[in-house]
Amino acid sequence: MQKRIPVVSLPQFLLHSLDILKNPLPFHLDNFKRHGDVFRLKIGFKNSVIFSRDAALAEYVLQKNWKNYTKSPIQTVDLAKYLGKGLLTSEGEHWRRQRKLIQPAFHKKQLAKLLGSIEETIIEALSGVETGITTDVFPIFNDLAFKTVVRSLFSNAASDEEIAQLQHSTEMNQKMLVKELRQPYLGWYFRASGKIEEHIKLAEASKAILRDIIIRRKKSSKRYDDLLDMLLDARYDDGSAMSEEQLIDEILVLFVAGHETTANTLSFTVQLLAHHPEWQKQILNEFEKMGNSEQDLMQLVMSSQIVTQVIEESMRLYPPAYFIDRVNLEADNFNGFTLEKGSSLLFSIYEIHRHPDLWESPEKFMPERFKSDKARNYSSFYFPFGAGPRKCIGNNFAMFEMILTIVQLVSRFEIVRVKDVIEIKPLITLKPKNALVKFRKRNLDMR
Ligand code: HEM
Repeated sequence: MQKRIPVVSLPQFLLHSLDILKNPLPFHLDNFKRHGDVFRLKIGFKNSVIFSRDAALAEYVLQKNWKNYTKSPIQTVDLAKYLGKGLLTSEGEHWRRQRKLIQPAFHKKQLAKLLGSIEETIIEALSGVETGITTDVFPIFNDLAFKTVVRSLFSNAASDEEIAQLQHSTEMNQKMLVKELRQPYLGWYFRASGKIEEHIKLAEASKAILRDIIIRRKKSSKRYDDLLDMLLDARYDDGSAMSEEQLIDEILVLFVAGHETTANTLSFTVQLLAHHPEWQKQILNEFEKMGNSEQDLMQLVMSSQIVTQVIEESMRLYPPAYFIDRVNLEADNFNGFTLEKGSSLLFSIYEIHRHPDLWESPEKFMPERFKSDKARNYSSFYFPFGAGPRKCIGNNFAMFEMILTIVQLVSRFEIVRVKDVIEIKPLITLKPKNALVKFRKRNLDMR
């Protein structure tokens, strides 16, 4: 039976536009409650977007019939003008070839070689944590996550000054993109005032730094076994290597995709732990059971089951990629809904992860739902890293980094709650707002 997708009118959209600009999530939830799990929002006289919290439709689009869907121009045009054509921002045959080439660098066996340097970076970042005062944890984790990606790529080949410059331009360009997406009606001004050009120049400066690092590495005879070595060694099916320009684009993409998302999750996780000290105790109990400080890092990561469950539950409640977008190449049908060619689809991962039909007590923090015997049940409606062939290539990298960070943090500090609500700032990613906690010294060194 054919079903009509319910429509939310343009006047309704305009009426709520100021609230939507601040935080679109309540507006979306209200519409899901009124119209069901799929609705069409008119955002112009001709334009509309189909919003969905239907997990089966998300799985169909991202996985089962993925070939009929591309990413929206937000990534492939708006973001690509700063980053170039790396994995996140490319499509079609170019994307497929790059994914095949890069994927092996992110396999667990390769990542095991990076864990030592990741842990060092974490310990260095946490050495700056002050006890007894109210602390916003986001900047700490943001620096930690950026440095982790840079060091995993280049070991110590980038100087502190170069890292600071790369981080500055990555973050400035992300801020600019938020402005462009939130205020599309100012597009003419951003172009005419030279703002966009200014930010493209920032990206060019980053590319020059990366080119320098790559040239230095190519001249060096030493092996580092870091991501750069792996990407330089990688070969396409015809035996050729990645061009320098393509390698630079891929590295810029890894900076963007790999740092804010991780920093967001760490910030939410630490606040959730402050609100639920019983889970800090459970983590400590697990450390005690592990009982020694000599295990290798991969073993430590794999044995940290409670920490893993806490992080998974944190990403259920606060998925950094809270929306995933697609556009269909050809008309499609799903469960009676007709999706005409060129429909813009936005999947609310935030609402799928809190859907009352899918989750028991969806608003409650219950890491135990991710115990290894139960977690498999959620695979068709738990998508923090996306799904299908375009699923996050850095999911293991991110999990390992976040597990090691929480292990180090909880073994050093008691995390104390200072405010009642966990606030969100939904931008391109779901960011934390005022991620405030206090730390008290604990003396339990894991390693
Ligand atoms: C908590 C941390 C992270 C989250 C929640 C996350 C989430 C995601 C999601 C949802 C996608 C798919 C987007 C889509 O289908 O439209 C994605 C793609 C991607 N992520 Fe992550 N990510 C995280 C960390 C990382 C890290 C650490 C890296 C690399 C170091 C990374 C690199 C990428 C890349 C390159 C893509 C594009 C893959 C492709 O299209 O083939 N991500 N990520």
